[in-house]
Amino acid sequence: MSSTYGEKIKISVFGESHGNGIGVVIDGLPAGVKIDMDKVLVQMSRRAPGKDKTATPRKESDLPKVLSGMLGDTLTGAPLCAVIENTNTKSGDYGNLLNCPRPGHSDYTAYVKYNASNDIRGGGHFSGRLTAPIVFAGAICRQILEEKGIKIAAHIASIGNVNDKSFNPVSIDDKLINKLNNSSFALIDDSVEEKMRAEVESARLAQDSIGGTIECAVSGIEAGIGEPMFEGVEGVIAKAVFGVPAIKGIEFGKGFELSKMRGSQSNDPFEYKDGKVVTKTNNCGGILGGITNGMPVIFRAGVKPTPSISKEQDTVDLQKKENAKLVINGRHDPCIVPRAVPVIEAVTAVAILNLL
Ligand SMILES: Cc1cc2nc3c(=O)[nH]c(=O)nc-3n(C[C@H](O)[C@H](O)[C@H](O)COP(=O)(O)O)c2cc1C
Ligand SMILES: C=C(O[C@@H]1CC(C(=O)O)=C[C@@H](OP(=O)(O)O)[C@H]1O)C(=O)O
Repeated sequence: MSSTYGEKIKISVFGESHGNGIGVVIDGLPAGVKIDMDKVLVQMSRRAPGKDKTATPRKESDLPKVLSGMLGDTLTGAPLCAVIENTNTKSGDYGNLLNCPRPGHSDYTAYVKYNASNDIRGGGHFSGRLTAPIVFAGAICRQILEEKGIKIAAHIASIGNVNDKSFNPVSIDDKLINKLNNSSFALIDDSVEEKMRAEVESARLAQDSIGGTIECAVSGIEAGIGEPMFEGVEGVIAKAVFGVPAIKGIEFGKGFELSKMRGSQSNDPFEYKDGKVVTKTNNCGGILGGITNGMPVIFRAGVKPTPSISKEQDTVDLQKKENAKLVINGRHDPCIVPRAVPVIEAVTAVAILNLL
């Protein structure tokens, strides 16, 4: 399985949603860096399940136990391994799914690829639960980035048809970054929270689910990071972002909107400001030719609606080889977007540290 990402900073994610635990090994971290574990726990808690009606009712404390790579609060340079226990599993909910794959989930493709030996309980290794160790890895990487003045923040850009404001693409306010980095329902404009929660609740009550988008910004990154072609900043970030289950799209800067513009509208004019080359707009999302231009790196990721819904759906019975009806039991997120925000920040931190 390809549960490993990165060459310079390599993360290997392991475990299953209903196994004993999940975790990550991080290789290549610099020795001697002091880690603030309280800050790591803030990130873990932002993603943790069971907090409110927009999330799965499965409650897990998601406390990481560090097995290696740290002495006291300092990184030793050896592989850093952290494990998180699974304490609240209800595997009986998955009994009727063994032969009847859920539309939209990985059940069918994993059944084919792993000859029906895959662990389907809670989505097994394909579960969104595996994003907990990813958030741990990201929380370590972002502390190293912050020492270099690089900060990462994301917010819920939309749920259904309800939109948050966007980042100011040329300058990301430190206070805003701090607010978003500490929020479990991260918004720039808090006045849309109620409408977004209502959108999720209406989908949940209709035995359905809903998707949305997440906007992420990297501030303080200097010009000249990245490579052309296949190791471009877009590609390196996109590969990490697509490792997050349920992400189906990504666009940098104005993204697909650029395809409808003229060059005179899409080009970001250069200017000198306080002796530094900057651009007046940031339609390219801080990346030209795969290389950072010194402006904030900005992208949006598209999150699909949660596949496990309680409405009856059509599927097949793989044993009987006939069509079947499926009713899914269990505790699912009616909307993945709010909990995926810290995950997107985390994978971005791992990607950027690799690029540096
Ligand atoms: C934080 C998070 C929570 C998720 N929660 C659920 C869930 O409760 N139920 C579900 O069916 N899928 C959930 N997913 C999505 C599935 O894991 C994902 O759709 C599935 O693995 C198939 O992968 P794909 O959508 O990327 O193709 C979650 C994903 C994330 C990132
Ligand atoms: C437990 C988490 O999310 C899980 C992600 C998930 C899925 O299919 O992705 C399915 C559900 O698992 P279960 O049926 O065991 O409750 C979610 O609760 C978590 O994120 O920590």
